[in-house]
Amino acid sequence: MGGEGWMGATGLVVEGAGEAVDRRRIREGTNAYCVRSPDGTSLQFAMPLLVPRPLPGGIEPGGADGAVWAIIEAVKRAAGADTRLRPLGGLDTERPARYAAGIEPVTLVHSDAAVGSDLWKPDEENIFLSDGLHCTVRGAVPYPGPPGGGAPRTVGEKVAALAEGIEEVMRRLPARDLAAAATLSLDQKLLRARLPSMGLVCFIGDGTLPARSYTRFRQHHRVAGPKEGVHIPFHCPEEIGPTEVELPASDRAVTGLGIRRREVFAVAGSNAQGKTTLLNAIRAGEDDHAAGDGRELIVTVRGARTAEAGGQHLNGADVSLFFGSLPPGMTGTPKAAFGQGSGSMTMAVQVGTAVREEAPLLLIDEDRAAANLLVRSTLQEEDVTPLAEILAERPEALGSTACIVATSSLDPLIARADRIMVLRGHGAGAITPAAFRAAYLEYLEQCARMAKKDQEW
Ligand SMILES: Nc1ncnc2c1ncn2[C@@H]1O[C@H](COP(=O)(O)OP(=O)(O)OP(=O)(O)O)[C@@H](O)[C@H]1O
Repeated sequence: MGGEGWMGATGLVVEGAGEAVDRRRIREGTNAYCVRSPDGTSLQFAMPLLVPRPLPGGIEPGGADGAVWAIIEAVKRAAGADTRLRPLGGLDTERPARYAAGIEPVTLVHSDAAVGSDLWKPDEENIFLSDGLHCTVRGAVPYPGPPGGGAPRTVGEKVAALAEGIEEVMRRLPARDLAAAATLSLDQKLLRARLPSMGLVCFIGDGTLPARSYTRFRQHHRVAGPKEGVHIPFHCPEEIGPTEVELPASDRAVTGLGIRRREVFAVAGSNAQGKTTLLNAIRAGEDDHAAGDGRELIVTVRGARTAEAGGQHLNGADVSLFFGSLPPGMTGTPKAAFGQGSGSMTMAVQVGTAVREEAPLLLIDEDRAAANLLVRSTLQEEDVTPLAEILAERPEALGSTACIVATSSLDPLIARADRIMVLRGHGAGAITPAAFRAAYLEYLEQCARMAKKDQEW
């Protein structure tokens, strides 16, 4: 970094920017740098700023990240029309598409997961403290020439102007908008903290829009924005027992689906009905979302795990929940297996670890699972007990972990669920476990009749 000596000139830029730079938070090369772009036409920079404007009165500090989000997004929206803010998207450079991440809209307010780290959003670099808004700006300006001469001062002045532009956007933003964004964020945090005392691990509010639209900069579902076009909102079916919860900060009640501690919950339905989408949204419920994201009323306790087929090397891994003995090629015992794990063994390790470590929630999606760890096949050896049989014979084996399985074809597993939600046309319906088992039995009898017929031929 620092081609043409620009790295060493960061200090000169800081000088040129005057009071705007948050000098105490400078981490040279990480959040403070100037570097010439590979094609030589622009200068990319990052700089921590302090905008000494306090959070308006009446805003709960616990939801301050929501207010930071509202400010950042307002700044991004203003960037096109305000010359001071244009460097954020490199809008005056020859290749603005390269820097567009700086003004890409984001609806994620907080995530513990490392998603969207190249996007501008509330995080430890963009935060309200008692002395004002601390934010790290990244952007690009047309290459001003080598660091000798007045170029650093020019860039420094642009950084100072940026801070001024941000301050002005903050000043113009109605305090009630900041308060609403903060309250929404706080609602999600407080509800998440309350879920365990309500016996829940997840709440999916009615009206939730779970599907995502992916962009060049938002390729992961946790940071992606809502699907555009037809988007069917989630509504908890009556038959499944909607729950009402209080949103603590805004003091209003909302209804939706509560996933209970220890329960096995099936998200069933035919192909492409939205099962994976809903599972992803449940996982994303560990994050806090802004208004318009569509997932602001999905709240999941932290620590959910997923289990999927893999192929990892096992080094003393415990697969004993499913395997009574080890297949050829592996050494050790089911409680401490060594060797290259198969798809199902890797998944067995993940399920076993989640249960042993008392993860509150385990998510299993048929699309990514080892089916032979979930249901039995005719050829399966007795030494493997698939999940459907574990749930039938000793459901306590999952301990305190709730389990959500998304599946359309694994009937024996759906039959073991405590509650079964059925997605149709992206909308939620339900079937009682008793009705499902009766339909499944009928199907098995029909299969048996057909098999007998085949034998008679
Ligand atoms: N509520 C919704 N409203 C509109 N579109 C949706 C909704 N939920 C999901 N979709 C869209 O439907 C498509 C299929 O969704 P998804 O992959 O989640 O289905 P699935 O049931 O898991 O499919 P499969 O069984 O084939 O794995 C995706 O394009 C997704 O964006």
